[in-house]
Amino acid sequence: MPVIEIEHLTKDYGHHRGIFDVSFSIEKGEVYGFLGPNGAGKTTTIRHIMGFSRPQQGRTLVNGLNSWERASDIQKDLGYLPGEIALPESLTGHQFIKMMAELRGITDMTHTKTLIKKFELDPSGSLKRMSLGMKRKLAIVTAFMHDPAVLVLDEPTSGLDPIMQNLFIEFIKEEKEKGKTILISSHIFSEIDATCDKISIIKDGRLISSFMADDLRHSEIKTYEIEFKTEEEFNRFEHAVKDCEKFEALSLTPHKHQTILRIYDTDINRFISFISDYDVKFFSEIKFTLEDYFMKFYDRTSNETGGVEPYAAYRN
Ligand SMILES: Nc1ncnc2c1ncn2[C@@H]1O[C@H](COP(=O)(O)OP(=O)(O)OP(=O)(O)O)[C@@H](O)[C@H]1O
Repeated sequence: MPVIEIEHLTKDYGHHRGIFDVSFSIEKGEVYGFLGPNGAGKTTTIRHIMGFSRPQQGRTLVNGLNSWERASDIQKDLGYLPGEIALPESLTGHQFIKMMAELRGITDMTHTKTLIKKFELDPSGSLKRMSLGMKRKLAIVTAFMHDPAVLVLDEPTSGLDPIMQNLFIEFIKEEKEKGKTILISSHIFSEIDATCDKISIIKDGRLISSFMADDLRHSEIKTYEIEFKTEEEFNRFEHAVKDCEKFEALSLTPHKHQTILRIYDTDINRFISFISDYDVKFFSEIKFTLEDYFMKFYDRTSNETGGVEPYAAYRN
């Protein structure tokens, strides 16, 4: 049974805002990246998982419990880091930690003290005057203080400096080693790339891609750029490649005599024999990074290689 299940979740706020038919599930011990630009629907989905919001259609389950019907049971055990941190301003950091420890029934503060030290949190001041970064650290400490098995983290590193961001990534890796199940929402692809087993991309309230992170990291499909020495050779190739089922030309640029091709690793020998019949000026692999892939969906393409479909193989 998955630890977190989101089934056909819909919350329509009108004017195409909200989330629509979102489904994915997270197994025990997985770190799941939920990636999307601002306003994509990450927080809305997370609020449903936590049981703060009632679905219009569909449902979310945590350890088999319906989030809306069993909200308090779910919230008791789960570690939650909200995207926007609202803290009681009349308290100091120490008082807030004490309050959360009492709510969680924590008597031994050893683990909490370790977290405070690790994240260099200074809880002495009043929450009203605490910097954004310090508030984020406080929220991290209180999300992890009861050592929960399941964590839902909404943009966890927002407001942290780069050193703390890296420290947080290392911390998530350690938590993963302990078998924790973690959902991380983010719009920062590097932290998702560094930590996650599976990734879903949400845009305009709809899941547009779900895949195993390793499939993208070790893709069996490679992208190559080729330039022909003459226009005649380019034209001959252009004609031949159209009838070829094995190699897909993503782009053909006649004035530069160049093409970009996508080829399965298993077809590479066949391709080399095919291309040896042509007068080629250069032939090189284009590294297609996770960032390129994500940017495709963000409409801010950093690389014109295209060809994202092969990675959409994993869906649940
Ligand atoms: N209570 C609400 N009433 C009306 N519209 C809402 C409400 N909550 C969210 N929305 C809208 O739903 C969409 C998704 O918002 P959401 O906060 O889930 O996005 P997000 O991916 O978390 O964005 P960000 O990265 O900016 O936090 C947005 O268009 C937002 O304006």
